[in-house]
Amino acid sequence: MRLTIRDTKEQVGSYIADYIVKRINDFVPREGHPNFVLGLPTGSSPLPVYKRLVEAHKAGKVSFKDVVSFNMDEYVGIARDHPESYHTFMFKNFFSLIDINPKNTNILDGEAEDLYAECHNYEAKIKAVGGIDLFLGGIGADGHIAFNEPGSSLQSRTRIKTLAYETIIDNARFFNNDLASVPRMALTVGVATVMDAKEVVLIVTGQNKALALSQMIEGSVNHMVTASALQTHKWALVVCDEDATSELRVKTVKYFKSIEKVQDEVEAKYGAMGKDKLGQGRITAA
Ligand SMILES: N[C@@H]1[C@@H](O)[C@H](O)[C@@H](COP(=O)(O)O)O[C@@H]1O
Repeated sequence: MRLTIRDTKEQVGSYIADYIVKRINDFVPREGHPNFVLGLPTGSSPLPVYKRLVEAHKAGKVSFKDVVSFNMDEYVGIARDHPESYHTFMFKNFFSLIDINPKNTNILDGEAEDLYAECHNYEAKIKAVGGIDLFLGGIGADGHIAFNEPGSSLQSRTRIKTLAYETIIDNARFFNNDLASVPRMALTVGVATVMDAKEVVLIVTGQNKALALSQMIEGSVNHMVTASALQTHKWALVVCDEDATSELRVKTVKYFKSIEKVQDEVEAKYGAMGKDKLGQGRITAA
């Protein structure tokens, strides 16, 4: 796993958006995998990423025409057109502002008659397009990824989840601070669904994520902090702001800053020669 630290959440957004633009533009279609497949999160942390991706699109630097997307999760118990549904969030903040084909956007349907079938079919759909190339994610204050709350199996797949009380409290800000109107359940991709992606990029910004960040980076792989599973992913990148580093050891912060510097120097010196096996221009694997 690599950790990249930027001063502000806006800089984190720019860094990740540039990274995604490069991946999309470098993608080479192949048999059984004709489209770049992007996993996407909701929440406040990805907003600067989406803003910057929209700007890049408007500037003609990237097209999403051939991108297929899969969102991480969706609430159960609120309508798709509810202002706080993840469907609404995605179309309002991203999909309606870029040239993605709405038919290529996949979001779990929390209103499906058969929620089990919905989850099962979602996994099958991901498989059918050749798997996810890059899964972008955020992190909950309790260290969860998608809606994989503490205690979720690290082998879990897309399924129905009951939300942790801490998550319900956290999300109340989107529901006029009325706990009673926050959905209690969600459909979510599993930890293993995220781990199957070729690459995972995690956004961690703000002081309220500092403890979760230190647990996932410095703690053990642990089902109580489901994002810690990324320690065992071959290609995981965490991008955080300075505020989120406040619970990390000084030594950890210095270490990751120093390897980024070395990486930049090596890339400047060897350029394309340093291309890794994925051909993605990163020399040091996670
Ligand atoms: N299911 C979402 C997660 O995918 C997201 O990472 C988390 C943090 O959201 P925020 O970025 O608003 O802090 O919120 C919810 O729990």
